[in-house]
This record gives sequence, C-alpha cells and structure tokens, in this order.
Amino acid sequence: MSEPIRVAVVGASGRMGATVCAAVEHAEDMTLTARLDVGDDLGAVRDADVAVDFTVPSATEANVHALLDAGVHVVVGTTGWTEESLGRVREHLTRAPGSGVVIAPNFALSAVLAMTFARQAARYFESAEVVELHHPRKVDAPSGTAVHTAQGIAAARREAGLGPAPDATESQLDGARGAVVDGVHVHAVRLQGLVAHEEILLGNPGESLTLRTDSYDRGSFMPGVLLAVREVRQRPGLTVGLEHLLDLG
Ligand SMILES: NC(=O)c1ccc[n+]([C@@H]2O[C@H](COP(=O)([O-])OP(=O)(O)OC[C@H]3O[C@@H](n4cnc5c(N)ncnc54)[C@H](O)[C@@H]3O)[C@@H](O)[C@H]2O)c1
Ligand SMILES: O=C(O)C1=N[C@H](C(=O)O)CCC1
Repeated sequence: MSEPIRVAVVGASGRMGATVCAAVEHAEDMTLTARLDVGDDLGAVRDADVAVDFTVPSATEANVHALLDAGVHVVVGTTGWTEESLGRVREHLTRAPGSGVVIAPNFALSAVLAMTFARQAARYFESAEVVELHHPRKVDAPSGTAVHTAQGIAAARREAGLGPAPDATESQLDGARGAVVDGVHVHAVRLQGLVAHEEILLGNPGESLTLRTDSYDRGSFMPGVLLAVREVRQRPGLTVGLEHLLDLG
C-alpha cells in the first residue's frame, strides 16, 4: 500500500473541522498530522500533504494564502468566496505551480446533484428562485451553496437568452423578496433543528419543478471532503465546486 496522505485540519475545533478530523482518522489511506484552530501557527501544516479549511468567511482567504506559502495543497469548505477573492488565489497559484486548491461550497452528493440538475433545468423555465434553510448558528447568509446554485441558474438562463423572471412586485417590506444573486432571488431561513437544506423552485405557466436537498447530519459532507483530499494533489490550480471531481461540471 502507498504512503498515507498526511492531512492537517484548520478550524479543527468547529462543527465541520471536528467531523473532518474524525473522518480522516477513520480513513485507511490518510493520517491526521495537525488540528489547528484560531490563534495557532499555520506553519504547523508543513508536515502535511493537504490542509483542509473549515473556518469562517472572514478568515478563509488569508488561510489559503498562508497554506499555499507553507507548501501544501488545500481543500476548502468555508463559504464567503467572491470572484475577487477567487481571483487572488488563482494569481497566487501562478507562483506555486503544481499546487492545487479545491474550494467547494457544498461537499454533499445530494447538494452537488441538485445544483447540477438545477443548471440543466433552468433554461426551460420562466421563473427560478432558491430557498436555503440552515441551523441558527450559521454566521453567513445566503449560504455559499445558494449563491453557487443561483450563479449556475443565472449562467444557464443567460446562455438560453432568457430575460428576467416575471415579477410584478411594486412595493415590499425590506428583504421580503430575498437577496438577488445574479438576478436570481435567494431566500434564507434559520431554524432550530435544521442542519443544511435547499429548495430550488422552477416555474412555468401551469407547472413547477422543485428540487430539494437535505443534509440531516454533517457526515453527509465527509465522502466529498475525502474525495477532494485524494484528488487535489493531481489537480494543480484552482477548482471551484465538487461537480468537477464527479465529472458533472
Ligand atoms: N462546503 C461544505 O460542504 C460545508 C458544509 C458545512 C459547513 N460549511 C462551511 O464551513 C464553515 C465552517 O462551518 P462550521 O459549522 O464548522 O463553523 P464553526 O463555527 O463550528 O467552526 C469554525 C471554526 O473555525 C475556527 N476559526 C475561526 N477563525 C479561524 C482562523 N483564522 N484560523 C483557524 N481557525 C479559525 C473557529 O474557532 C471554529 O472552531 C462555514 O463557512 C460553513 O458555511 C461548508
Ligand atoms: O452549516 C453550514 O454553515 C453550511 N454551510 C455551507 C453553505 O453555506 O452552503 C454548506 C451547507 C452547510
């Protein structure tokens, strides 16, 4: 058997970080070399092949730059990425040839498939809106998954030459129609008892299609995280979205 992949986890004390540490420890082809959290020196990842970041949107970009400087490949589940911050990582990677970074807003298979199906279906519907529903300890809204979903729908609508979805709203309470991501309305629910859920609503006169994904447990994200840890070393440059590792992109 080949040498185990050495993995460091950043954000290791958090809900996702702790779950990733346990998953890595149970994976026969991996060994956990470092559990790091806020205030720890990220230079400690130097013994690792791959670092996994599940931290907070305000810290993740700086972490990725520091991890690349430390010479490791990086898998990121933290949300909050923008075209600008992704661009800065791409630029950094030009100075770190051979290094790979995989950033995915959602590592659950059901969510990745729902986003893929939504992109495929979007061109056939006049209307599309996204509703994301999460646990109340989540710090960002809308979810990274909902932003990625809306961007995929918007790209498909543009390619199909569709204009704005019909909407006669003239007056509204602030926020009643949600946030608008690339022209797609996105609504965020925070509810005790939930983990991570999303509904994608597509409508035509007389019919609608609803796609729904539910993560009831953080274990649902682990096969995708471990897949990214295994693949990132063979994928130099920046990959955004797990769909590309599943041949769905
Ligand atoms: N991609 C996915 O599949 C997926 C799934 C679940 C959550 N998430 C995202 O992952 C992120 C973390 O979610 P969570 O529920 O685990 O949050 P959490 O609050 O439970 O954990 C975050 C951890 O990061 C630590 N941290 C903060 N700043 C840090 C820094 N500068 N360096 C190192 N550690 C730092 C915190 O101390 C905490 O332990 C969020 O952005 C969330 O949206 C993504
Ligand atoms: O629990 C969270 O926080 C989640 N964040 C990601 C998002 O914002 O899309 C993925 C789902 C869980």
